[in-house]
Amino acid sequence: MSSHRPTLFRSFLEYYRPHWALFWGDTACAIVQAGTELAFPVILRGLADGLFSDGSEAILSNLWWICLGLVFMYAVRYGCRYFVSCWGHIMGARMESAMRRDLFDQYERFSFSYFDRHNTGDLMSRLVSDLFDIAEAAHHLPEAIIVCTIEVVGAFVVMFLINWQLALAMAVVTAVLGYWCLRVNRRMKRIFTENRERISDVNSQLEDSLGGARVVKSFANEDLERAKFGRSNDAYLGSKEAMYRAMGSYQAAAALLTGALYTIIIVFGGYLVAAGSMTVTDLATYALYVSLFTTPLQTLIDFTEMFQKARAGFKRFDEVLTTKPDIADAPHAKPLEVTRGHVRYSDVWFSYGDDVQDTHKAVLQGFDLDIEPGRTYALVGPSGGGKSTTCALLPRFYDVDRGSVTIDGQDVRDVQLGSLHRAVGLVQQDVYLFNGTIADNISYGRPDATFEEVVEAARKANIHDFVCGLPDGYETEVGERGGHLSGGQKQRIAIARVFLKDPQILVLDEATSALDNESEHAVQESLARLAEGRTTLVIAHRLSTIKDADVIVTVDGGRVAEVGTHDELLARGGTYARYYRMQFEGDRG
Ligand SMILES: Nc1ncnc2c1ncn2[C@@H]1O[C@H](COP(=O)(O)OP(=O)(O)OP(=O)(O)O)[C@@H](O)[C@H]1O
Repeated sequence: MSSHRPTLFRSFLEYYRPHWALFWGDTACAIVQAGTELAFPVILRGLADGLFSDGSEAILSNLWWICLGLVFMYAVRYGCRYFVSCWGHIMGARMESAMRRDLFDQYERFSFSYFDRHNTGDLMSRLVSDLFDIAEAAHHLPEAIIVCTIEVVGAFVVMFLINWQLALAMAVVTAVLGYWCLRVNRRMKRIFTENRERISDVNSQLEDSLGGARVVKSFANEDLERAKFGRSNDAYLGSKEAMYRAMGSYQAAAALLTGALYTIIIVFGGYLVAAGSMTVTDLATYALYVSLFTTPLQTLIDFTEMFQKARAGFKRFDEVLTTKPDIADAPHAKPLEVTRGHVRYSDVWFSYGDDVQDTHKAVLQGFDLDIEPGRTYALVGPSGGGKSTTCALLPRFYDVDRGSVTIDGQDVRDVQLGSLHRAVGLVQQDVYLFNGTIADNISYGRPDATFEEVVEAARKANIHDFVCGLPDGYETEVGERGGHLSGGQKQRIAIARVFLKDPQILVLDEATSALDNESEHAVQESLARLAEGRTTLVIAHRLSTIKDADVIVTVDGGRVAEVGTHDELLARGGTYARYYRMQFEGDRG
């Protein structure tokens, strides 16, 4: 824990680097401001002393100078105040924005397995609410520490010079309460971290309940969701209450400090004046300095809360940033060069999660397959047999545990990920459309495509006529996740996207499974056109859709069980033949 702290602090400091001019400008202005605050009671004291010793004439003759001095001091203070509150805040906001950008960049670097392990709500929480307090802390903390320290030390020195006995008594009380504050502060650190985790749970729960609203409604499970949300909301409330209890003790201690210091001034100071070891003017000046002493002290105490909140958020931010992406370009990775589109799985072993050592639990157990260029290979077999996993290893969404996957002789782990992803096109059962228009969604396949190219891709995907029939045509909004469109329409937009991307290798993972017969026919036609001339891997449960594939591969228990054409496999009378007969009879029945 303690070894982590300097790293956390150093990585926080790194964000000041691009703003050093603003940082020092802000700090300098804050120091000047503090200096003018400190000088004010001294000026008043000088005036009062002058008034009592030299009489009002001396004051009147210097009034212009006094007035000019005060105006100058206030003008400087105004300028500094403006700089601190405007540019200081802007610097904080820029740092927060840079952190948010870095976090998002890091999310984009992570592989599928990271997202398998982390909840979207938690990731969003780190991106949005965790960084919320950072901007304020980044701007105010250094300034507060420098200025308040100057003010507290400065005020104490002046008080010490006026009367050292009184100053010493105050120092003892401050030290005792300061120690107590430090102890509460340690408790606050834990409470604020806990608070961040609870709000993240609320976000995760919200993401689940709202994202799955259709499922919730269809199962009439609103009460269940309410109860689940209620639990995380109550836990959050509990952590907030604990936070306010700690903050309450903290604030009360600060108020107690101020009260204790004033009591000392009145009682002990009154005694010293009565005893003749202090003048009334000194006591009055002293009283002014006490507020100069306690106000920054109170500010430092308030900022400790702010620091702990920001620290809790930054710690969670830093946790993500220091996580190494498990799938990244190898140091000397070269761009993938697809010459023919020859794909080869050689003795591939693969497990999700931490089961790598346990080969019996492996999802793929020595999967071996040679996929000839330009041909269509269909993977069939029992559910959970490892078909989708096989396909996910090709674009390196996960890395194999043993063996290799190669494209034209190049191991997918040795090539640049960007080039690999450009070469492999994917159409899945769950189509994800982004908020925006149909044109936006198609051109997602190649953002620099012209409108004519988008239309051409839509034509090939059998969706152009449908789009033209819409009042806004290609400018029609698809709604959240394509909610305004049918399953078949969404699927054809996804296919148009891949047409535009024009990859040499294609993976169709149950692309038509969720469609009715009529939509399936239209989608099937466009898929067949898409597959022309490309090496294609198809997964389909309805065997009628793949019986014309060049090669059919039966996958069972993470291994290749049979390989052949539809007729060959039927004639062999094995797993495929049994499957086919079952479906054929099921369809007739
Ligand atoms: N992201 C994941 N994390 C952990 N385990 C997974 C993950 N995805 C799949 N699995 C497991 O891996 C095994 C193979 O799953 P896979 O989806 O590859 O099979 P499949 O043959 O495509 O099945 P289906 O035909 O039902 O889609 C299953 O036991 C499944 O539970």
